Amino acid sequence: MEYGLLGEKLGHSFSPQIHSQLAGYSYELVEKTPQEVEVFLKEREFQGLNVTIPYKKKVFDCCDQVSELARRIGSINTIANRGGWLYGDNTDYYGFRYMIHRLGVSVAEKKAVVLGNGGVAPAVRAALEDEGAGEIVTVSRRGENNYNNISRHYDAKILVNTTPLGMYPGNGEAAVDLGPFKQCEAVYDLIYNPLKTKLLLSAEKLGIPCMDGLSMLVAQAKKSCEIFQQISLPEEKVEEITGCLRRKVSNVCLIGMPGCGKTTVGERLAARLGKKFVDIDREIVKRMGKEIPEIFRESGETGFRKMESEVLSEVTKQTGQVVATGGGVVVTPKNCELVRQNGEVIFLKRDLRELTVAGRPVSQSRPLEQIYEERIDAYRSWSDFQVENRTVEKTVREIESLLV
Ligand SMILES: Nc1ncnc2c1ncn2[C@@H]1O[C@H](COP(=O)(O)OP(=O)(O)O)[C@@H](O)[C@H]1O
Ligand SMILES: O=C(O)C1=C[C@@H](OP(=O)(O)O)[C@@H](O)[C@H](O)C1
Ligand SMILES: [Mg+2]
Repeated sequence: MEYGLLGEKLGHSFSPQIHSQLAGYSYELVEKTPQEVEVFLKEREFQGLNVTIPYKKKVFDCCDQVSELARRIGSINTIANRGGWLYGDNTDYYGFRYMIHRLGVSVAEKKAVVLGNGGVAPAVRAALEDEGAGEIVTVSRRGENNYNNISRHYDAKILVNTTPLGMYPGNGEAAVDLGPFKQCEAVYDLIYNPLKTKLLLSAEKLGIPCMDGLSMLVAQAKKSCEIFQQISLPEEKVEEITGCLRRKVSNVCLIGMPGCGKTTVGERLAARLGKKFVDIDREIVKRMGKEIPEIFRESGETGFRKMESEVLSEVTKQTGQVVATGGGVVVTPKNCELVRQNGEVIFLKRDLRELTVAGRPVSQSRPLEQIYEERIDAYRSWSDFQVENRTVEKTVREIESLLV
C-alpha cells in the first residue's frame, strides 16, 4: 500500500479525501489490533502512515528515527518510510498552530486552559508554548486541575477543548460552561463533527472569537503529506480543502413563517447542492403515522412541540443535508442550538398575504400578523442570512450564492 491511517477503530474518516486532494495518492484506512500493529510496522510495506489513537505512543519503538518535536510532545502521528528506514514525527502541533494563526487572536502572554489530557493535548500545549502563551493549565477529570476546581482558572483568556465531549453522537455536551470565563478572548474546539459544538455555540453567542477543528485536521494532513513526500505544498491548499469539506458536510436549515416556502425551496435547494433533503414535518408525520392537524387535535401543541424537538435533534446531528423546519420551530428556545450546530440557518421571508394556511393548525388559530409578532425576533436572531422568497428559482440561487 502507499499511504494510510493506522488506528484501532477508525469508522468514518476524512483523511482519504484530504490526502487525495493534497497529492492524489491512494490513502487507506488501516485498522489493526494491538497485536497486529507491531507486525504491520515491521513489514514496512507502506510509504507513509498517519497514526491515531491508541497507537501514537506505541509506535515510538518501531521508528528508526524520531523528530525532536515528536520526542518533546511524546507522541507520533506521522511515519514516513524512507527506503526501509522509518522516520516518526508529529504534525498535530503544526495543525494547531495553523488554527491559532487562522483565528488571528494572539495567544502571547495569555493564560490558556487546555481541556483534556488525551492523545492530542501535548501537541496543543507545545504549540501554545511556542506561540508564547503565558501560563498553560491542563484541566482533566483526574488531574490536579479538574472540573471540580476549574473556577481557579476562570481568568483564562484562551480556551482549547481537546476532549471528545460534544462530539457526534454526543452533540450538545460540553466539558465546561463558558459563561464564567469572563476574560476569555478565544475558544478553539478540536472537534469538527458537529461543526459547532455546544462550547462553540456558547462562544458565538457571547461574541468570543472561536474556531472548530476542521482546518487543524487539514493542516496536520498537509504537513504529513509534505513529510511523506519531502515536498512543500502551498499554504492555500489548507483553506481550499477545508472549504470543500465544510461545504460538503454542512447543513442548510430553513426557518420562517408557516407557508413561506421552506419545504418547497428546501427540496429544490437540496437537489441543486447535491445534499439530502429532510423536512421535519414530514419526518414527524412518518413517525406518528398521522397528519399534523390530527397530531395537534390529539396531543395539543405541547405534544407536537415535544415531538418536533426530538425529531429535530436527531436530524440536525446528521450532516450534508438541507433541512426544512416547521414555522413554529422557534417557539422552543433549545431548538436554536440544534439548527445552528452544523451549518447555516436561512430565514426565508414572504409577504404575509401570500402565505398558505391550509393544513396548518397554528396559522388557523390566530391572525398571521400576531404569529409574526411572536416569532420575528427569533427568526432574525437564529438565522445567519435572511432571504426574500419571491420566486422559488431565484430564492434557491440567492441562497446558493450566500453559501459560497
Ligand atoms: N416563491 C414562491 N412563489 C409561489 N408559491 C410559492 C413560493 N414558495 C412556496 N410557494 C407555495 O407556497 C405554499 C407553501 O409552501 P411550503 O413550501 O409548504 O411552505 P412552508 O414549508 O414554509 O410551510 C406551497 O403551495 C408552495 O408551492
Ligand atoms: O407555524 C407553526 O407553528 C407550524 C408550522 C407548520 O410547518 P410549516 O411552517 O412548514 O407550515 C407545522 O410544523 C405545524 O403546522 C406548526
Ligand atoms: Mg413545510
